[in-house]
Amino acid sequence: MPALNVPVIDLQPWFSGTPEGKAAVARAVDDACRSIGFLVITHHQIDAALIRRVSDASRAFFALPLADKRKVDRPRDDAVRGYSAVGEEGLSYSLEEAAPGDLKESFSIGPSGVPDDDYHRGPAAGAHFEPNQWPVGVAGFQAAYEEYFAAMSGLARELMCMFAVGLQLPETFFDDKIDKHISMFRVLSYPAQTEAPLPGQMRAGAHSDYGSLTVVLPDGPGLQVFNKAGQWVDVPQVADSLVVNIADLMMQWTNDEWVSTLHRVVNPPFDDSMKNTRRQSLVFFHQPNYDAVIECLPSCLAEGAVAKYAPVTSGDHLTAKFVKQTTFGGTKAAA
Ligand SMILES: O=C(O)CCC(=O)C(=O)O
Ligand SMILES: [Fe+2]
Repeated sequence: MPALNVPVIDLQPWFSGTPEGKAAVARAVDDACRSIGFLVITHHQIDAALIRRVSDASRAFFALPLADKRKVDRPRDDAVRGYSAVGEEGLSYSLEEAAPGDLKESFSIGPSGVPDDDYHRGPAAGAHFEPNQWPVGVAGFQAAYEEYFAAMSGLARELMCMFAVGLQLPETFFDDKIDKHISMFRVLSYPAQTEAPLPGQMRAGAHSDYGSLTVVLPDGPGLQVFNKAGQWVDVPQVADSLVVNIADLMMQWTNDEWVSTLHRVVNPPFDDSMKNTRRQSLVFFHQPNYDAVIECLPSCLAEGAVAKYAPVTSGDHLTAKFVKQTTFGGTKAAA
């Protein structure tokens, strides 16, 4: 019977470094990725002061007048850099369902400080290393965002090492596929709701994420996961934890052995002013190097089984998701 709730996994034994401790964490992570595709991690080693700085800078940014936020509006559909206003995105568009726009606004960045070489600036790089946009007038914003992006890159690398061990691969198997990753860091602001949502409208509609893994830091309730029994279950709220989920590319890499699970962010109760409050989440979408080839991992092909997917690069996989979303949704693409 697969797990029907999101497990909480303490990463301390992994970081302590004993072979038994690391193996036990990798087993628990593998189990979670197979059964529900989500896990809550504790002792993740992300500095609490850094989390506070990013959270505070984000609160200050989203409190600016709309006209100021619009000065760093996302430039184009294929360049996820900058601000996106309430209702401009509907995550469920990626599932080919028409639904009203999500009740959230966001600010996104990609990698910064990358070398000025052909790999990063040449035609093959497309928009993956497009420069970031930075708001003016919010003290410490850029530094906090860049440091958090770097911290998340380090954590994602550790998680990919746990994934490798859990999948019976050498611990460093993924290293050369993620050393120039094209991840995105996005802060989401879900305003307190002053009008009742439209039918079917949510803070974030049901969707799965695109890349290898996502690390989420929510500041309140609302995130729900669709489990294998067909129930929506709340992600547990645990102090000083982070939520990790695997995403579509990882599911494809494992030949569907691991699951990229539908999730959503539900509305607060409209008529309870104590609970109808603003919500903010820090979300890091990890995506391997644009030229990393995603083809069925050797340990995921059982004797006599066939790979379900043709090999594809990480960059093409991501671009295909954006195309699908903009074509169907007729809106700015989302995560
Ligand atoms: O805000 C959250 O808790 C999750 C948001 C999410 O799932 C996404 O942006 O992909
Ligand atoms: Fe998501």
